Amino acid sequence: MENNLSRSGSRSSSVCELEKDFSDMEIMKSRTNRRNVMLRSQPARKAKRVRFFRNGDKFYSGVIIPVLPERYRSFDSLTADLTRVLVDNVTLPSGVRTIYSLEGRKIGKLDDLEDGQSYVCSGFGEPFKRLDYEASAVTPQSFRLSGPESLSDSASPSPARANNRLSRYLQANGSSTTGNGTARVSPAGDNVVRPRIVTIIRNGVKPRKVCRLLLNKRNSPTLEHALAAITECIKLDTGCVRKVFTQSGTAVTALHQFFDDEDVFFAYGNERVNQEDFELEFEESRAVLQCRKTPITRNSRTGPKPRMPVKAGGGAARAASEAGGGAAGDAADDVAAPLLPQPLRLKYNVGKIIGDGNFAVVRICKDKTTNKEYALKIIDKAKCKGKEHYVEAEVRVMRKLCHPRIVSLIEEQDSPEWLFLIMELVSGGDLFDSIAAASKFSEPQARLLIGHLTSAIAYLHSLSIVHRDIKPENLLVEVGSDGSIRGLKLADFGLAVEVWRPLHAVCGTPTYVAPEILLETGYGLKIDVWAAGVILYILLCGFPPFSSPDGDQEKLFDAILSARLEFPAPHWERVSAGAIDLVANMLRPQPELRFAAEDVLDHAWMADDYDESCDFRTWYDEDSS
Ligand SMILES: Nc1ncnc2c1ncn2[C@@H]1O[C@H](COP(=O)(O)OP(=O)(O)OP(=O)(O)O)[C@@H](O)[C@H]1O
Repeated sequence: MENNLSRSGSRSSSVCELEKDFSDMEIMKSRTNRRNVMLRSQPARKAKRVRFFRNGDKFYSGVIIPVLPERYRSFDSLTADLTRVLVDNVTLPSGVRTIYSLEGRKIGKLDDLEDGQSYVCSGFGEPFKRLDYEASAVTPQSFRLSGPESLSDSASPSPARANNRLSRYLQANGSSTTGNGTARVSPAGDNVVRPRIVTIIRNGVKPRKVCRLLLNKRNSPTLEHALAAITECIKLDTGCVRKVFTQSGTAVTALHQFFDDEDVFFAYGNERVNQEDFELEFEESRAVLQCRKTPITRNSRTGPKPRMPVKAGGGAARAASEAGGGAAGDAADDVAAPLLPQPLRLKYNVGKIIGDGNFAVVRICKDKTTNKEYALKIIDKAKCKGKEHYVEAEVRVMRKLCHPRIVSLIEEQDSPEWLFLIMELVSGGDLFDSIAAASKFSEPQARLLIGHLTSAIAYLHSLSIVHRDIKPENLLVEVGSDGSIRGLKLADFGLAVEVWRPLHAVCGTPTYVAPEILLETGYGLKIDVWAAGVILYILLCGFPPFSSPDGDQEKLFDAILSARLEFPAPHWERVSAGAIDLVANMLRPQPELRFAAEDVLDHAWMADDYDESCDFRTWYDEDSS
C-alpha cells in the first residue's frame, strides 16, 4: 500500500527515538514536580534567570537558564546541564569547562551568578574571548530555554510549539527568523528548492527506521518547513526534529543542504550525536537502497535498451513463498491461523504467503465450506502507526466498490493488532512480474490489459474516487490454465480518496507520478490516466517513458516535468500509430488536455478490430511537424 513518494515506510515509523526525547522530558518533568513539592514546604526562592553565551561565538544568541539551588546543587551540575543544552546549538567538543562574566572574570560558584546577567561558557583550555555578546541577543521569547519553561514547551507537540522549537534550532544555527517565529525564506531558498526525494533515518536503536520524503516548494520553502516536514515524516510525535545531519556527518543548517549532493539525512530530537550513527547496518543500507529505487533507464534513441524500475516490496513474500508453504489449509503452513479472530478461524483455512508489502502480508485462504480460495490480507497495525487513516480509507473505499476489474473485498475483521481483509483471490501474481517475464507485450495483449485497467479507472472516476497509486505492482493478473494472461484487476486502495476539490498531497510512485502532482498546482482524477499511460508505454516497449540515466530521482522528476515524450527507435519502430497516439494522449502534461478514462476506452486503438498495420513514422512525424 505504501510504495509511494510520501508514504513508503512512513506509516510504520517507529516512535522509540523520540520517546527517548519524551522520556527525558518526563524525567525532567518529574524533577520539576518534585521541586514543586519541595517548594511548597519551603519559602519560595526565585530562580535567577541567567543567560549564557558561547565563548567566541558572536552569532549565538545565548540560552537563558533559570538557576535555582534546588535544580543545581553544585556548580558542576550547572556546567553539565549547560553542556547538554549548548551542544545542541554550538560547537563545544569538550563541554562547558569554564564560565566567565562578560568582562572575562572567572565564575567559580553558583552564588556568583546574578539574576538577569549574562555569562560566557568556554571549553577546555579556551581563553576568554571578549566580544559584544549581548549584541547578538534577540528578543527573549526567541531564546531557547532550558528548565521548566522549556518543559511545558516540549511536553506537548503542538505545531505552534514545534515551530517555536524550530525557530530556536534555526536561530541557534544562524538561520534567520522573523520576530513572530516565522522563518524568512533565505534569498537562495526559491532557487534551491526543487522536487527531491530524500531518505531520512530516524536516530535511535539500530536497525533504525528509514523513510522517504519528497521535499518541494510546498513543504520546504524554508529550512524551518523542511524540518517540520521531516518531523511529520518520521512521526516525531513527542516533539520536533532538532538536528539533522548528512551521512558524512555535516550538520544541516541551511536549506540548500537538502538539495546538494547528499540525499541521506539523520534526524535527531534532543539526543546526542555519535560517530557510529552515520554507519548503516545491512538492513538499513537495504532500506536506503529501496528508498532510492528509481528507474535506471535511458530515453535516448540510441544506446542500450532502458530497463524497468526495481519492483517495490514483495521480497519477503517471494522468499517465504519460495521456501515452501502449501496450499490453503496445509496444517504446516497454517501459522497465521492463531492470529485470526474466531469468526475467520471458523470459516477459513489459512495457507501460504502469496504477497507482501510494507504493511501487510497476503496469504491464500480457503472457505472450509465451499472450498473457494480467497486472499487474506493481514495488515500489521503497528507498522501503520500514525497512518491508520490510510488503512481506514482503503477499507472504506473497497467497501464501496463493485467492478469486475477491481479486486473485491469479501469481508473484514479487526483486532487490536491486526486488520484482516478477505479479498477476492487473483492468482497470477502482479503485472510487474509479468512485464519482467515478458519484457514487452503484443498490441492485442496490451490492449486487453489497458482496457481492463482503464475500465476499472473509469468506474472509480465515475464515483469521484482517484486511486493515486496505479502501477504494475498493484495490478493483479488473471492467468488461464495455459499460463497466458487473461486480464487484470486493480488492487491496493491504500491511497485512494474521493476527490471533491483539487488535491495537493504529493503521493504516488516516482515512475508513474503525473507532472501536476510534482508541480503541486493541485490535481485530480486525471493522474490515474497518466499512470495508466506510463503502463501502456511500458507494455509496448518494455521500459518507462520518463527516467533518469543514473537513477537520480530529481532527474526523473525533471524528465516528467519537461514532458518530452519520446518513442525511441528501434523499440517503437514496430508499434502502430494508433497505440502511439493513445499513449501521447494519456501522457499529455496538461491534465485538461489529457484523455479521461472514458476517452481512452473510446479511442480507435482500443477497438478489438483495430488495424495495427499503420506506418508509425509517417503518421507521427506529420502530426508533430
Ligand atoms: N487479492 C489478491 N490476490 C492475490 N494476491 C494479492 C491480492 N492482494 C494482494 N496480493 C499480493 O500481495 C502483495 C501485497 O499486497 P498489497 O500491495 O495490498 O500490500 P501492502 O502492504 O498494502 O503493499 P504496499 O507496500 O504496496 O503498500 C501484492 O503485491 C500482491 O502480490
